[in-house]
Amino acid sequence: MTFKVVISDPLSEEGIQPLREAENIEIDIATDCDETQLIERLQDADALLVRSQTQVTRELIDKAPQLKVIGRAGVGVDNIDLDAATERGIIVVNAPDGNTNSAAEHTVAMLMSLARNIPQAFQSLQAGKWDRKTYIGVELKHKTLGIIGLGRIGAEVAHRAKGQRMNVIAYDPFLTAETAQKLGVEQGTVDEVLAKADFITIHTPLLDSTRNMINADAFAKMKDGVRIINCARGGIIDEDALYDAIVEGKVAGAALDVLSVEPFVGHKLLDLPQVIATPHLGASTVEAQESVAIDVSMDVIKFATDGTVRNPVNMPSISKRLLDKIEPFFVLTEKLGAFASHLVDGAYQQVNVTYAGELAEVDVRPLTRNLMKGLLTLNLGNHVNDVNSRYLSNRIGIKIDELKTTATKGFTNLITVEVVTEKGSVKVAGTLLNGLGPRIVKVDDYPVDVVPEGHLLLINHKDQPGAIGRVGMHLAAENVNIATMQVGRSEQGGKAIMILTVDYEVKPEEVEGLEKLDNVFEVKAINF
Ligand SMILES: NC(=O)C1=CN([C@@H]2O[C@H](COP(=O)(O)OP(=O)(O)OC[C@H]3O[C@@H](n4cnc5c(N)ncnc54)[C@H](O)[C@@H]3O)[C@@H](O)[C@H]2O)C=CC1
Ligand SMILES: O=C(O)C(=O)COP(=O)(O)O
Repeated sequence: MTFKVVISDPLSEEGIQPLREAENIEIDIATDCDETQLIERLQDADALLVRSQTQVTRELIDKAPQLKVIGRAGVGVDNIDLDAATERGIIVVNAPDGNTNSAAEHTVAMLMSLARNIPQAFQSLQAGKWDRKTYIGVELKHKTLGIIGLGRIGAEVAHRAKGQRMNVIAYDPFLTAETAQKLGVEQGTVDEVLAKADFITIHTPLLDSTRNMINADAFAKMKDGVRIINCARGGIIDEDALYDAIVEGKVAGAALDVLSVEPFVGHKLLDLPQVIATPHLGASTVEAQESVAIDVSMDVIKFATDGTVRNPVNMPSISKRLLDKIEPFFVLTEKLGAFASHLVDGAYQQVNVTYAGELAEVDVRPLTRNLMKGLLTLNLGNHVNDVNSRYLSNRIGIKIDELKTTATKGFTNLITVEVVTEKGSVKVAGTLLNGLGPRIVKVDDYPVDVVPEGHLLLINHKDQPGAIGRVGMHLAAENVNIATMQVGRSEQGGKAIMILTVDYEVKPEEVEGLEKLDNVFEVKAINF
């Protein structure tokens, strides 16, 4: 089957070459489409690749029925409705590293242009003036650069500012004293950065917590004559407040690559002589564009090939080291979840997953997401996947607990899922046998040894002579062939369990027939 990739923003031709060369991938370049035309092109699309222009709204996502992956050839994903994508189980990937250098270099270019009024001076020259007075600048040497957001780009800007012999003070909630020391920057609070800096540059994502963070209050805390650079996202600076601060003389100048609404032609800030601006060019270099397009293309190919990605945005990424350890268990967790889903009655309230043995040492969250996928699919259908299983669980109100223990009860690894519903609870344990694959080894208190494959019948009955025979006779009469059979009991003459593997899916009426047999309490048909 062909995997269709729609590209709705201009991507580097060299960068998408891997997609062009990949087998079974078809590319549809839809860069000149309006929203209605794009929706049409998305009808049979498996993937959508964008930069910052295309607004990937909930509506667009809802109207793309086959969409499985959205690739952002760049960093910021504020143009993508991540909640809508997650709810649909669509994985969003980005290219976080490919444009770091270009964005940092652009920031430095803006910093220097701002300090020396280069764009304004050139404009005046073009207007036929030789004006050497108006455009007197300021030096960077020994000035303080305040950096808000010391992630990938912020850190690169810090390195370059040190090269200009600037002092750097930075605030980032994740900045440790050790990293600050390594980078040679002073660590400060936001207020300290605002108060000490001669130049302030922003490098945070646009989030609810950063929207308008540079507002009138923040300007009031800054030095008189401060200069501001924003090559991150429009919306982080309150544009009206910036306008006022410039007009009032508080802010000496601003260099903006981004504004809250783009394209921003005709914006009132552009009328101010203290403002210089570029049309969102931070990542626009040949090198960055090739790099980010290659990164998302490779992730789309990986997704189309094995369903995994390297740079997920709407679920935690898994390091290669972790993946090597947990990958073999995915087949077990999904089957454990599916197995348990057939046994429980009533609405799920709580799911406790216990990881024992070698798994107690690692991050098991990806396994739990996968187990929840198995558990929810029976009732929610196969749109449940590892991306949305946590979201769907939260929405339903299922509380999930992960526990770890070194007590393995003789297994090298053991995963036990307990599902608590309003009507009771069920517990299923499974292990991965080296070379033999997954096994269910316990159902409630009954030790069993079941390969979770094909068609299973799980029969709760009373441990009485004849019960097994009656089940066998009944199935024979219905022409259902038994391939394997397991029997477990808690005590002699007490409650017992039979797990049969049969050759074909058992029909509901056949299940009902079995339930009418003497000493048979409950029968569940499980199909893998
Ligand atoms: N103008 C352009 O063309 C480009 C813009 N960008 C934008 O630059 C920004 C930074 O990108 P990266 O450095 O790659 O991201 P990053 O994720 O490496 O760094 C962002 C940093 O901001 C910090 N942060 C979050 N909230 C904060 C807050 N309230 N105060 C201070 N720090 C906070 C985070 O802890 C993180 O360290 C993003 O908004 C991205 O979209 C990125 C590339 C090109
Ligand atoms: O990567 C980012 O966050 C950017 O802002 C770059 O945007 P662009 O891909 O150039 O539209």
